[in-house]
Amino acid sequence: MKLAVLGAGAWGTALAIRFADRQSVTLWSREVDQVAHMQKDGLNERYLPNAPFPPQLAVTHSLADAIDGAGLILIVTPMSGLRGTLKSLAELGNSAPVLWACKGLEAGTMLLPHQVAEQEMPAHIARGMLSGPSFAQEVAKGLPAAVTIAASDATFAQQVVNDLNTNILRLYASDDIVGVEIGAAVKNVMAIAAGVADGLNLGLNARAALLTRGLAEMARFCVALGGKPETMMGLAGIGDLMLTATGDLSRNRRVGLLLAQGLDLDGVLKNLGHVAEGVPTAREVLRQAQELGIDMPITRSVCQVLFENVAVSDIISDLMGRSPKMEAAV
Ligand SMILES: NC(=O)C1=CN([C@@H]2O[C@H](COP(=O)(O)OP(=O)(O)OC[C@H]3O[C@@H](n4cnc5c(N)ncnc54)[C@H](O)[C@@H]3O)[C@@H](O)[C@H]2O)C=CC1
Ligand SMILES: O=C(CO)COP(=O)(O)O
Repeated sequence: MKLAVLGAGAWGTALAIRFADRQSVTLWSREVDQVAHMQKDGLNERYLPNAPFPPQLAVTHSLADAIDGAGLILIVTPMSGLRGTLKSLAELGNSAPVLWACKGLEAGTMLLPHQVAEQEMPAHIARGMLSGPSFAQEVAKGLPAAVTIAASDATFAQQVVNDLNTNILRLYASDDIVGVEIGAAVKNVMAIAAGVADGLNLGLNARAALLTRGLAEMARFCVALGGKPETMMGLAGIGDLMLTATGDLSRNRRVGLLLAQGLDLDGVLKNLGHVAEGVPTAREVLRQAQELGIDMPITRSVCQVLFENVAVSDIISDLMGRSPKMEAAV
C-alpha cells in the first residue's frame, strides 16, 4: 500500500521514515524550498536533522502527486493546518481513508480534530487519529514505541493496525476517538504546567501531584465531552502525559521551563522553532470547560501565565491555596 504523509515537520518526517520500512511513502510539504532541500540532502535538516531518508521515501510539493494512488493519507500538520488540508483533499476529490496526528482543539472553534473532519470530509470516507507517547526523534531512530489508532469505526481502526503495525512501532486500536483526541490535546497543557513547576525547582513531589491532578482534569473533560474515562489510563492519556510532561524532548514542557526562566510568550515561541500545541489549545480547553461548567484549575493557571501576564510564582500559591476537598479521580 502507498502511504501519503502530509506535513513535513518533525513528526510527519519521523512517521514517513518509519512507515517506509514496510510501505512506499510520499511525504508532502507546502514549503517549496524545504522540499528542494529534502530532495537534495535526503533528510529534513530544518525539522528533524540526523534522520536520513530511506530509499522508499519520496518527497513532493504537489499535494495531487502525494495522494495519487495512496491507500491511506496521514495528516501531520499542526492543528491549525488540519482544516485547510482537509479542504484541499476534498477539492482534489480524494476518496482514500484519512488519519490525522494533530494534537489539539482548533483555535477559535474549540473543535476536536474529528469534528473538523465532519465539517470538511465527505461522510463516506473512513477516518481516525494516530496518537500516543511518541517523540519524533526517537521514532525516527527506530527506538521502540507504541501508539493508538482511534476511530469510531473499530473495524477501520483494526484494519489500519493490521496494515501498519511493526515490531518497532506497535499499534493498538481504539473506538474512543473523543477520548483519544482529548488525551492528545490536554496532556500538552499539563506538560506546560509541569515545565513551569520543574523550572521553578518545586521538586518531584510537586510534579507527581500536578500530573495526578492534571490527569483528573483530563478525565473530567473527557467524560463531559462523551469520551470514555478508561481511555485516560491508556497510551493516549496517561502514557502521553507521562512522556510529554517529564521528557525534555517535549516542546510543550520546554514552553513551561522557559516561562519559569522569565521569558515572555513571544520570546518562548521564537526560541522553540517548532509548534507547541498546548499554547493555543489551553485557551480553547478553558473556554469549553467554562461552557460545560467543569472545574479545570491547572488549565486556568496555565492560561493566566500564557495570556494574562500572571507571574508563574503566583499561580503556584493560587493552586495550593484553594480550599481542601475530597480527592476525585474524575
Ligand atoms: N514532534 C513530535 O514528537 C510529535 C508531534 N505530534 C503532533 O504532530 C503535529 C505536527 O507537529 P510537528 O511535526 O512536531 O511540528 P513542527 O513544528 O516540527 O513542524 C510543523 C510543520 O507543519 C507545517 N505546517 C504548518 N502549518 C501548516 C499548514 N497550515 N498546512 C500545511 N503544513 C503546515 C510546517 O511547515 C512544518 O513543516 C502537532 O499537532 C503535534 O502535536 C504528535 C506526536 C509527536
Ligand atoms: O506529542 C508529543 C509526544 O507524544 C510531542 O510533544 P511536544 O509537542 O510537546 O514535543
